Amino acid sequence: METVSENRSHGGTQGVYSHSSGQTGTEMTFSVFVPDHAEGAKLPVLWYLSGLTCTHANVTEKGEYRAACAEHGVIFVAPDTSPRGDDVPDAADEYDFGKGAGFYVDATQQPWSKHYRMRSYIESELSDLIASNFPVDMERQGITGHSMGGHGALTIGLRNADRFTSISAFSPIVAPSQVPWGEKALGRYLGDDRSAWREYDACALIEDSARHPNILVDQGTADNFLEEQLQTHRLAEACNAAGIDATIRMQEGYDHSYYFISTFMAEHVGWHAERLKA
Ligand SMILES: N[C@@H](CCC(=O)N[C@@H](CS)C(=O)NCC(=O)O)C(=O)O
Repeated sequence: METVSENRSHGGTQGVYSHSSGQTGTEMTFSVFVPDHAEGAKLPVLWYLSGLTCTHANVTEKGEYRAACAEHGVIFVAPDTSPRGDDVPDAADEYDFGKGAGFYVDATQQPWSKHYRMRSYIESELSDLIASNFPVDMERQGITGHSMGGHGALTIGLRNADRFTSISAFSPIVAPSQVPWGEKALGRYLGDDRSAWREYDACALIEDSARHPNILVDQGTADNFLEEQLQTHRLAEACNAAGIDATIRMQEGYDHSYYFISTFMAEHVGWHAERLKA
């Protein structure tokens, strides 16, 4: 692991690091904020998965999580959203597929399957790297994310409910199998057999009996993507049908941007911290 940069901020260290990933076969960059802590202490960790077109940098620069993480003593990890580099196949001129749009899946279809392994990258490889290199208590993990990353947080959290104590999301894609962004990505990464998509669809996972006791979602009512791509009501319906007591809030007048995310970020960090007993 290489240090790209480290800056003191809000009583902690905001770092950016890179490493050679065996899963993606590429160099990967991520950011980690570590609040000051007693020597030898292990802190809970909150994972933040980003949306389409993002790298680690969007939330690191615009997410406004550091003050809350320092207050609650929570480590914040922000991975990239896809493999990168000249060897990685991409879809020219498509912002919603290829680089910047890994959708947190392990692709099974050519030519994507070689590098697009973001599920295993996040669930296994980066987790191991974080556990080995930062003062994290891996018994206390929460996961959150935005849009495509909200989909990542919900699906990874639901599939690994024993590992992630708390799941939250900002404007998540809740049912990718039912909307254009998801149909394009899952169809190309995973192929035409829609049964293979279900483990990458939060609503389908719940229908297929995944359960989680701690889910918080915030969604802006003025989000341009709400009607066509996000369809928050589907998650509310799936949770109701399954008897899951999720908190799903529509936030009046907020859009899809980091102005929205940063408004509610401290509340999400505090909500996770309470459940992780930070
Ligand atoms: N028009 C947007 C569509 C994609 C988009 O809204 N991406 C969201 C996540 S789904 C985002 O976080 N963009 C980067 C940013 O706002 O910093 C773009 O091309 O960037």
